[in-house]
Amino acid sequence: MHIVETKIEGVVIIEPDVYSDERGYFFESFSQREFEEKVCKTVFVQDNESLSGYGVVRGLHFQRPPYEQAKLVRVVKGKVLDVAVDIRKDSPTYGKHISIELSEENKRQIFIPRGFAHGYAVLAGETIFQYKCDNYYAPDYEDAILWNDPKLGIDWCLPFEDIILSEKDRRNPPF
Ligand SMILES: Cc1cn([C@H]2C[C@H](O)[C@@H](COP(=O)(O)OP(=O)(O)O[C@H]3O[C@@H](C)C(=O)[C@@H](O)[C@H]3O)O2)c(=O)[nH]c1=O
Repeated sequence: MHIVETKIEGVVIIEPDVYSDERGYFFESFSQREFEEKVCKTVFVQDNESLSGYGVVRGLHFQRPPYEQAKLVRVVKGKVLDVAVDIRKDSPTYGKHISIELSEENKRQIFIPRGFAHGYAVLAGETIFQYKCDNYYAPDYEDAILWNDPKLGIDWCLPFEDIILSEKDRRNPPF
């Protein structure tokens, strides 16, 4: 697997080695050993999967301490624009975000450390999204930021009229 650093410290893109032949393809979607060697020591304790249709935007979500979550994210089917906003108060990139296209074609993954708000926009129909978390779901510690707060300046790469949000995400507070 190949690691690509990003402009935000701690956020990395992972490109797996994909072996294709006449049967299809094979790749290691996660190796604890390689992840620890090339990215950082992290113990993932929960795997999540969601299905969404074109136009769905989920986010921007995070959990407050002591239930912050690092996430290792990938798309099994379809395509998303994945967004991570740095909310580490002492970070030189506080308030800045990174956005990257993850798809069944490019098979890229993104590792988002603790201290980020996370969201994604679904750019294709029937998209299956999977992610590993290094801390358990803690509903009492859930928090969120309004997806389209102008202060964040995120281009979600979707026409406004196509965007589908949960009732909850429509009411998130600004940054
Ligand atoms: C996140 C989560 C939700 N749930 C339940 C609660 C609720 O009834 C249902 C749907 O939850 P939500 O509407 O919060 O799902 P969703 O909007 O997909 O939330 C996710 O969004 C992305 C962007 C993230 O980064 C994740 O951490 C998570 O916050 O699933 C769990 O049981 N475990 C979990 O870990």
